[in-house]
Amino acid sequence: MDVPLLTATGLTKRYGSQTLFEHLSLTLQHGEMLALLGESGSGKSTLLNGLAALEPLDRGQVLLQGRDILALDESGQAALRREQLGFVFQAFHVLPHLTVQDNVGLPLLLQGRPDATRVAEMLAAVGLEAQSRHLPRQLSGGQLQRVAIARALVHRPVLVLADEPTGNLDPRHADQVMQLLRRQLREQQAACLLVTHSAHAASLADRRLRLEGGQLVDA
Ligand SMILES: Nc1ncnc2c1ncn2[C@@H]1O[C@H](COP(=O)(O)OP(=O)(O)OP(=O)(O)O)[C@@H](O)[C@H]1O
Repeated sequence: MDVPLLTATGLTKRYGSQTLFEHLSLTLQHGEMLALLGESGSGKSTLLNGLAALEPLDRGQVLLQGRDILALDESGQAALRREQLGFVFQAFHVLPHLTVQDNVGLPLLLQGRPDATRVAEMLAAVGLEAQSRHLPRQLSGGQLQRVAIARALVHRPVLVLADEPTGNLDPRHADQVMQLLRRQLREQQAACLLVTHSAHAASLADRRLRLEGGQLVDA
């Protein structure tokens, strides 16, 4: 069997006396889209952030292509996130003073390899060519979400961590985003962990798990 892209083991997170999850294990294969379901407050976002070392976990190991993310120092973690991860979070973090195209191009710029052709390709893929020079305040919520998705994928990350990426979108644009994610996984042999409350989005994933009572169960 292929070596998984991501292997997480023994993940434990507590807030005070509340145990959010304990000894969780998770693997993601190259090319795989895994939907993570669960009630509000069950800890999905915390798990997603924990995998990327954006939030400290109490215990656990996260291997991304054999590299132990949680064992890296902060600058090593930042470099790994910049180069290998793509994030789509509920709060968009679209920078208000940058145009749409500059927001989308930012991950490439931060890596010292600006690429206007790739940015244009991503804007076309999310249907925002006409808005490329607009500022975020001129966009609707759904358009902003598509900017965030284009930016999350522009640098061809091997792991995409997506928290409700279609939450704000009408069905047509939600499908467009899911197709774009799929294409990314196929082209890069990347993987995606998709937190969603949408039954439709979950149905498009390869596998579904539910975070329930601090454990991952098949959904
Ligand atoms: N910094 C914190 N301190 C204490 N408790 C926290 C903290 N951050 C999150 N929690 C708690 O952890 C639990 C899980 O939160 P989390 O955001 O991971 O849930 P979720 O499953 O992603 O929910 P949703 O579907 O609503 O986004 C919640 O009960 C929340 O109150």
